[in-house]
Amino acid sequence: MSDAPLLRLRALEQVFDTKKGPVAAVGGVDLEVKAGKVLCLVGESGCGKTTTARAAAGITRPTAGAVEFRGKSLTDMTPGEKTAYRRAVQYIHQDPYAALNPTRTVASTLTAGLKRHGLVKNRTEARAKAAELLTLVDLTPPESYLDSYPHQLSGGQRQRVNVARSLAMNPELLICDESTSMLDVSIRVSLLNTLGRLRDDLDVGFLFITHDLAVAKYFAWDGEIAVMYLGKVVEHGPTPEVIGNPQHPYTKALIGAVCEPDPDLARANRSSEQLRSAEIPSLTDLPAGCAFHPRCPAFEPGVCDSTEPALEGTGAAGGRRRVACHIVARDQRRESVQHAQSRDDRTLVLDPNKSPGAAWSA
Ligand SMILES: Nc1ncnc2c1ncn2[C@@H]1O[C@H](COP(=O)(O)OP(=O)(O)OP(=O)(O)O)[C@@H](O)[C@H]1O
Repeated sequence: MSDAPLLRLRALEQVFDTKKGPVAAVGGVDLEVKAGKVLCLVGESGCGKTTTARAAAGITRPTAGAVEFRGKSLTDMTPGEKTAYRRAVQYIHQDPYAALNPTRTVASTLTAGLKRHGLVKNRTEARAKAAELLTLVDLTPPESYLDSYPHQLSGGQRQRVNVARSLAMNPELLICDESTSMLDVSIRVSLLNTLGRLRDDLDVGFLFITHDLAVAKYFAWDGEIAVMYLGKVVEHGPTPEVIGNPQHPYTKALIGAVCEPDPDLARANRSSEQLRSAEIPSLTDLPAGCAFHPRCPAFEPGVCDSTEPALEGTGAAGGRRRVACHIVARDQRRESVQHAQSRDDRTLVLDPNKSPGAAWSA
């Protein structure tokens, strides 16, 4: 079996033609989701999360770059492979009500796909499978829900039905686009717990989109976070590292904006990363150099506004930590030079073949 990741986005670009000019909603994104793992895509509204998710789900065709599933590009798939991909990758929308047909009962919604794909033989089997799916998403006893219509369910219950419908296809990857954001906090946590159980028990991978870092931290603690800003990934790495030791000034600002119950920590977060501007530049008129520079507290003229920083490995977290910032890259280069120099000094002092005097004079 190939060891290719479940999903790979290679230099993904999506440009929309609008009256105001081309909108580069996604400007070259490289990301991977491994089987049974979580990748959380976070960032402010309009940074390109949904556009990335829709391309990953095969709903839209990217302008450039590739979406690969198990090592195969969507554009190279045979019709049969495309059908298998559509079953293996399920997209769960933000709005649980809009995603359900109001004229269908829960049982009918859950069994439509099963019947279409010939996965059940008859009505009895379909209903039993629907009940099983409802149990998987904690809608129990299932008999209480099978004959309900969407308007008879709460927002949280509707979203669970959406998740159950996607599970009917035995997916390998769930793409959740702000799937919990319209729910009340307690219901959101409960649904996140259910999704976490599916991840652990069924080995389902997740591309999890959220603007809420607290949700990302909760759901993707064992996974990875990619922070997007104006169509690009600016920081990426294991969740505990990104949250606990953010490197990019934008990530620091996002973390500083999360409600912190400890007043001292909250003050420290606020004072350390004051943005120079609250205004997000337009995608039709992106600033030169680093797109974050007009807002960045670490901005340096002539450095940040000249060339675009690449998303570079920092060497941390076994090479899985990447940051796109000139200042971070420069500081790291300086640090490694200092580190190498202090190592040389130690070698000089401790060289067993030289007397201390010879070593010092070397
Ligand atoms: N079909 C489209 N035509 C033109 N512009 C679009 C289209 N779809 C998205 N955009 C623009 O692309 C940018 C990224 O949108 P996208 O919905 O991907 O962002 P997002 O991070 O998911 O934000 P939100 O959380 O608000 O949905 C936005 O500026 C949006 O206005």
